[in-house]
Amino acid sequence: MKKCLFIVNPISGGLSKKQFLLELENFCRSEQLEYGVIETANEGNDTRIQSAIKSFQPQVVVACGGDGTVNLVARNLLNTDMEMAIIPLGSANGLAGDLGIPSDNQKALQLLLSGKIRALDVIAINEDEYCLHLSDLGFNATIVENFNRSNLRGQLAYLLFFLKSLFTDHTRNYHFILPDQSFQKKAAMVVLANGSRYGFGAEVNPVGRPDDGHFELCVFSNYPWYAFFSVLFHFLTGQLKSSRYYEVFSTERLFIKADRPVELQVDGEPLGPFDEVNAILLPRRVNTLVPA
Ligand SMILES: Nc1ncnc2c1ncn2[C@@H]1O[C@H](COP(=O)(O)OP(=O)(O)OP(=O)(O)O)[C@@H](O)[C@H]1O
Repeated sequence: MKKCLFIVNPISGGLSKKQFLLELENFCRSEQLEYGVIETANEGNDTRIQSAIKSFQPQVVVACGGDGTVNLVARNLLNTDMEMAIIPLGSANGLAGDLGIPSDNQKALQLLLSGKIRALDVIAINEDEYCLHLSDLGFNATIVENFNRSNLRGQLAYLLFFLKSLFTDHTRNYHFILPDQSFQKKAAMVVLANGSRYGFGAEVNPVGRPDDGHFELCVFSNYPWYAFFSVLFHFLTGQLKSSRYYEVFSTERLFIKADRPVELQVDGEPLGPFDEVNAILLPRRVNTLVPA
């Protein structure tokens, strides 16, 4: 009998989880899975998850929520051989989308039985933060910061803060240090990408795979105001590689120094303004159930 611990975020995606909890219970009973459920809270989640893992000893820990919930579960499974499953119940579900995990709850639950394991890389950021999907500095991180501070959820809210962000200055002079090169550049947005697409569908890192042993540094250099819609067009249509304002570098290590602090977000969670980012790839750290 497979033992599954479900970590359910009651607020993700702005959705009530009442119906999902019933589905989960029916599924586990009919498939004879031994299961436990804990809901996340505003804080103290690492301690609660660690103590639930210790007492229940699950084989699979299931993140039921958005990218923030997946990140929370994953960082508690680093250096263990437990498996992680994902039920995408967030606003954007970026990593789940990249991994091809179905948005239908029943189909996603089925992966507990029929999924294959993909060992995902993780980017360690400033030592104690971990990124499974996408982190960035500047333009998008400011949107995420505003989004999280408000009570609004959903893609419409993201659009609202996107418009607000257009009128804020995000450009910084950056110094990038990679193992084989270092360079300086003025940029509006800098992405550390383990995955490829943002949850709203735009592909920021066409060469990105979350288990290929490296991550990408994607730099949106400072474009003149009249080029904004051209960059946006290339971004939304998956043609960033042909934009003169976009560059991508694959690496396993990266140090970034900005001339002034700038917003940083990791897997959709705003961490505040930073002027230094140190990123190191931890290869194949989280055994994740994905469609076979
Ligand atoms: N019980 C709770 N009450 C308030 N906030 C919570 C609670 N549980 C978790 N959170 C917060 O939820 C956030 C994570 O949400 P998550 O990313 O899973 O969903 P989302 O933001 O709707 O989706 P996505 O990241 O895919 O856009 C974290 O900031 C966490 O602190």
